[in-house]
Amino acid sequence: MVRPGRPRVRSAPVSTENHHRDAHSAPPALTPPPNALPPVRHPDAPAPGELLGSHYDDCFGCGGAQAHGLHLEARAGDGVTITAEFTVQAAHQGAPGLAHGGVLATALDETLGSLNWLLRVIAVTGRLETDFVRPVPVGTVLFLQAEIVAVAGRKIYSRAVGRIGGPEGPVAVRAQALFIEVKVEHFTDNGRPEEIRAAMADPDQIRRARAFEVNP
Ligand SMILES: CCCCCCCCCCCCCCCC(=O)SCCNC(=O)CCNC(=O)[C@H](O)C(C)(C)COP(=O)(O)OP(=O)(O)OC[C@H]1O[C@@H](n2cnc3c(N)ncnc32)[C@H](O)[C@@H]1OP(=O)(O)O
Repeated sequence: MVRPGRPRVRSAPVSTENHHRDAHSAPPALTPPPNALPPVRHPDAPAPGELLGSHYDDCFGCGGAQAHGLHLEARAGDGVTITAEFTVQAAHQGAPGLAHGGVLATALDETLGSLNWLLRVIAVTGRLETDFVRPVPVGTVLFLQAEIVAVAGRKIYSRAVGRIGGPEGPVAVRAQALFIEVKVEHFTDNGRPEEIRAAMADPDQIRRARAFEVNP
């Protein structure tokens, strides 16, 4: 009980903005500005139905060399859309028998990042907002669908949904994201030198990096 004369401690007002958003509206930083344009699929983008393959063998999201990674497989869709799948393993748990939320966010991030292949643009995640809708048990195949909504200069606005079991399964996670286009130097200037040296010495890695670039 608060005694008279004592200053009352009040909690700050809680914004209800996010609770009232539907699946298709976005908070300000994730809302494309009025000058944003629809995304344009690059003519050399992988054909609809084609598997994209890993962009880096040691990537936690898609690389084959990460024992406990997600081994997420992304496939080009029509337009600037993508689908992807990953199976939740015991190594991905947070609570007993359930996927860790950060792992699910990683799956969304990886799928959204793969979308940029279709533009042939190198981009990194600037902002990722995730809604966790229902728990995801170990053993689940999470089926992800993602699309680029708009592009404004270097800013790429995208969204994704993850469903349990397949394309018609119940929605488990949703995300909206802002990716920012960067040059290859983003990686070569900032990555740990030993991994950068190894990547630069690997012709397959260089080929994959070039596949992202509009002007390799
Ligand atoms: C040998 C080598 C091989 C290489 C092979 C490559 C392979 C290709 C790998 C891909 C990998 C994918 C993997 C999955 C996707 C990740 O997980 S990527 C990893 C996670 N993300 C990061 O590490 C990014 C860290 N952040 C940064 O480096 C910098 O903040 C950024 C994002 C590059 C932006 O910095 P910047 O270039 O200086 O740009 P800046 O001027 O600050 O911002 C540009 C615009 O974006 C807006 N913006 C920037 N950040 C934000 C934000 N957080 N919220 C809202 N707006 C923002 C700014 O307001 C600005 O807007 P305008 O003023 O133009 O309207």
